[in-house]
Amino acid sequence: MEVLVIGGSGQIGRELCHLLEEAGISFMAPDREEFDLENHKNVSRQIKKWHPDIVINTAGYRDAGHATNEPSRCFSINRDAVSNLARACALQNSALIQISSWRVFDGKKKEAYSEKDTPNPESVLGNAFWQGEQQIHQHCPKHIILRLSWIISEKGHNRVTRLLKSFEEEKLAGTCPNHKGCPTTAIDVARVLLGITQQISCGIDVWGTYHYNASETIDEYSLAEIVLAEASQYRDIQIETLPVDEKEDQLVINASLDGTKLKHTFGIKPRPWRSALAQLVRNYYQKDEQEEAV
Ligand SMILES: NC(=O)C1=CN([C@@H]2O[C@H](COP(=O)(O)OP(=O)(O)OC[C@H]3O[C@@H](n4cnc5c(N)ncnc54)[C@H](OP(=O)(O)O)[C@@H]3O)[C@@H](O)[C@H]2O)C=CC1
Ligand SMILES: Cc1cn([C@H]2C[C@H](O)[C@@H](COP(=O)(O)OP(=O)(O)O[C@H]3O[C@@H](C)C(=O)[C@@H](O)[C@H]3O)O2)c(=O)[nH]c1=O
Repeated sequence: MEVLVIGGSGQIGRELCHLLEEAGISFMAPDREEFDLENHKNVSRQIKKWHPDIVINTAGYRDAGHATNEPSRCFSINRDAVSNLARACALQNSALIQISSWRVFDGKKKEAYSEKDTPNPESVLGNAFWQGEQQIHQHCPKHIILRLSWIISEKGHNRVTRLLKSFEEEKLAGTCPNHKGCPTTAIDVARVLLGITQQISCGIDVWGTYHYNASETIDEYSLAEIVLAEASQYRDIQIETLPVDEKEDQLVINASLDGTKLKHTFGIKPRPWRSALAQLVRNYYQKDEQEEAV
């Protein structure tokens, strides 16, 4: 089996490449210079060239704020490139595993979103993800779409590293008690992608859309408090209270996803995130110390 990973330098892609290597699965992970999703003609050329059994696309446009200022770039990567990818995979009879986001939903539901809920994206980014998903449905029957909530990792930009930096710089951004989600480590997502890949390679017919996030929902403000408590074990941080983003907090947003379908189909259970978060913060500071020692 040959796997092609797109976005191998990202938070999720990096961890996935490690796991594929450990599992002894043969894979290629061309960098953006070689496989630029914005170069639409190149997308099908690349799939032809590598002729993989499975393509895992962990690359994508990510920043919801920037997407409102440059929608065409966001749609170019998360919809049009994905459309080309889907067509190219279908032509080569490759399976496509595509990462998507809770942002296909409007975030107004009280409970976690299931795959049966109808998407109703409210942002440019959410729209691009949703339209990308539809392109996959239309053009590539052998597909898995994996929707995710909040990804965290010790390297890369995410909620936790942003908070840790803001503690260091004493420039605290407000967080929202009304925004809820499930912090999920990139390693955990890579584990899920590996599990899906292994089952696809056994020829099991499991195509469709799945949700995954870690097992506990938390709000942004409480997450910031936990990160502060963890960080305080390694640094002397003089912060008494964390600010609330009053403007953003007017809106209730639920980014949590129900992973029952994934569990029933693939036997992959959601993992808790609290101990992984503690480890992540520890590694973040140990990495700093190692760099200082060099
Ligand atoms: N992080 C999160 O909380 C969530 C993420 N997602 C989605 O999951 C996917 C992966 O997320 P994450 O690992 O956090 O993302 P990262 O931002 O860490 O990594 C993004 C990856 O995409 C690559 N990339 C970006 N643009 C292009 C392009 N035009 N052509 C080829 N490669 C490109 C980057 O390459 P380079 O290193 O060269 O920039 C990088 O490898 C993204 O699609 C994201 O939108 C979904 C839900 C939540
Ligand atoms: C990107 C970014 C966000 N923020 C703030 C805005 C917001 O209150 C909070 C979280 O922002 P985001 O949700 O955009 O960031 P982030 O969680 O890093 O990544 C996102 O990946 C995409 C694909 C999603 O689907 C999002 O749900 C989300 O998970 O952090 C910053 O302060 N600085 C930044 O650079």
